[in-house]
Amino acid sequence: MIASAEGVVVRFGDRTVLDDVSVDVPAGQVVALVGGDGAGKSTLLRTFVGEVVPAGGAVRAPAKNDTGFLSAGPGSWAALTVRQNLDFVGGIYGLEGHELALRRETLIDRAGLHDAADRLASQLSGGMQRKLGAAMAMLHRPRLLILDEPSTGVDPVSRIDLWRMISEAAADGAAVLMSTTYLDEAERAGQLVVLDSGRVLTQGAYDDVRAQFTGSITRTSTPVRAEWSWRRGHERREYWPDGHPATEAPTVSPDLEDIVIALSLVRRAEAARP
Ligand SMILES: Nc1ncnc2c1ncn2[C@@H]1O[C@H](COP(=O)(O)OP(=O)(O)OP(=O)(O)O)[C@@H](O)[C@H]1O
Repeated sequence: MIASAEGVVVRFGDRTVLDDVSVDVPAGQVVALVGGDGAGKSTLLRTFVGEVVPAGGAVRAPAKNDTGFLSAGPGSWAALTVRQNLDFVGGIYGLEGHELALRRETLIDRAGLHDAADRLASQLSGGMQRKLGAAMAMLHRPRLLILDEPSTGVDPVSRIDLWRMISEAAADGAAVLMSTTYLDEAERAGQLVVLDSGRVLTQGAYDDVRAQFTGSITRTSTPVRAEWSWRRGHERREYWPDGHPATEAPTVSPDLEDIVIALSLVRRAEAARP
């Protein structure tokens, strides 16, 4: 295992932001961390790079020079061009000459940034900046790659470029831990970790997550219990935790979005219980 978190607890003041979170990040795998705003994704990623120190549990990760990190922030220097940003990071990790130039140009190509290579980072679109930041994080071929929402703000076509870059880093042997708010994208990762209010709702390969999910979900325009229903497209879904819908509405085969919402409704109901 390249990196792992075991029973990690993080508190900010008297708020528990991560509660007993365990994650393994094996070599050659992409582990996707999903969860809504404030779920604790950034905080967990930051424990792997030492920016947040857990109050409990343990985090194992390679040394700093063997880790690549794209933070939730800009991820590049605004006053440098795309090439200069990559050269600067390469210099920090001791890459130089032909090796650096080759790696830099390969990543510029992969990121679809060829036409913008001599543009200042401040003049890139938000999506281009995320791609540059991801390229900078993986430039030195770290054993552990931590990416905080690399695809947020990236258009659907460019997201394909980004996924190819991330998959290639994993195929090269890197352990990748990345957060995303796009559930369709997370379904494609080898492993998933679903966080909700600092706790793991479910984790494993997508097939395992689906297999572990119990209960039934129906498709309807008129839910029986509004508090157990949510909108999907033009209709609503309704969750029946015991697997016995009290309705004639047809059941659906749940995708990750359905599973995440259904499990978070259970969590909310448990939290509201006196
Ligand atoms: N330095 C801090 N001090 C106090 N509270 C913090 C700090 N950093 C994060 N938090 C709180 O911890 C919780 C988790 O935040 P975190 O940024 O990890 O969530 P997230 O899942 O990454 O969400 P988002 O996608 O909105 O960034 C939030 O409620 C946030 O307000």
